[in-house]
Amino acid sequence: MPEQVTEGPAAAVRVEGLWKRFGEQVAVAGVDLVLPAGRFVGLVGPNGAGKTTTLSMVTGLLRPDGGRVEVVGHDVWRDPAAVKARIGVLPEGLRLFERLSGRELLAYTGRLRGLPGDEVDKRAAQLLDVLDLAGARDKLVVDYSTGMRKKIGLAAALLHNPEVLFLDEPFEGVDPVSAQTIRGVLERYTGSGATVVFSSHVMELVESLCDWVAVMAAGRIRAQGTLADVRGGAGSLQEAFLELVGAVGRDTGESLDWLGGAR
Ligand SMILES: Nc1ncnc2c1ncn2[C@@H]1O[C@H](COP(=O)(O)OP(=O)(O)OP(=O)(O)O)[C@@H](O)[C@H]1O
Repeated sequence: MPEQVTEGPAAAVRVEGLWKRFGEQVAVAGVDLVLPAGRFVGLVGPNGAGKTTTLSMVTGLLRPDGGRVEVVGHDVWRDPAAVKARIGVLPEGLRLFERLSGRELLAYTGRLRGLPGDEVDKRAAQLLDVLDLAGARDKLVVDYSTGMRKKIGLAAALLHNPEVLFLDEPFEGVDPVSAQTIRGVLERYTGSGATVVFSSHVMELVESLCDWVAVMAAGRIRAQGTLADVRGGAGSLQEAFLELVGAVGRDTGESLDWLGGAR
């Protein structure tokens, strides 16, 4: 029996009829989503499916051509300040203040969020420690590696203890040890009732982390629900995904008969 999350305040995110077009290209073609609060939600889809465009519109970074988005009961485009106070965002290709050190970046972010200075210092020190960035706290962000940038971006997104955290490909470029740390932080966060929404291509990761999944392809939602519902009768999320996005039976390189070895 699919879980009902269409009524009441239990939805962290509610999206209705969302559209976005870039010139001729329709990136998001009428997306409806209801993401329940307190879950670890995975948004998955092939390259170009519209995941980043959808997350950008849901978090108030990109204006939709049509449709509505509500986050924790507030309309993202009518009441942006209320939404932005309650969410944390780690966008794709995050632009950070590069000429600040990690510690300064968190201090600045905390003050922008209106937190008292001593509270910012305390939280920043703890986050730097947990994310294994304490040794790099005085290094300029411009000199951080890709994985370190993800981690400092995550720390900045968590600093004000948001109700919903949106992460675009949070594990890309992150080593397995850091991935495990990030995972622990996020599991603790959702365990306390907060919501994580993240996009990823890595099905095994989504399968092991998420309890709620939305599958997107060609600008539309192909399936959404609990992991078990979306996986259905398939052996794994990967198999269900390939079926849902219509990739089963596709040429996987057989036509490249000129490629490789002996001639
Ligand atoms: N600023 C833009 N201008 C023009 N086209 C865009 C723009 N942003 C996205 N698109 C197009 O919209 C479609 C959806 O892109 P989007 O980045 O949302 O997909 P995605 O699911 O996040 O892909 P990936 O997994 O590869 O990051 C693609 O066809 C892309 O080329």
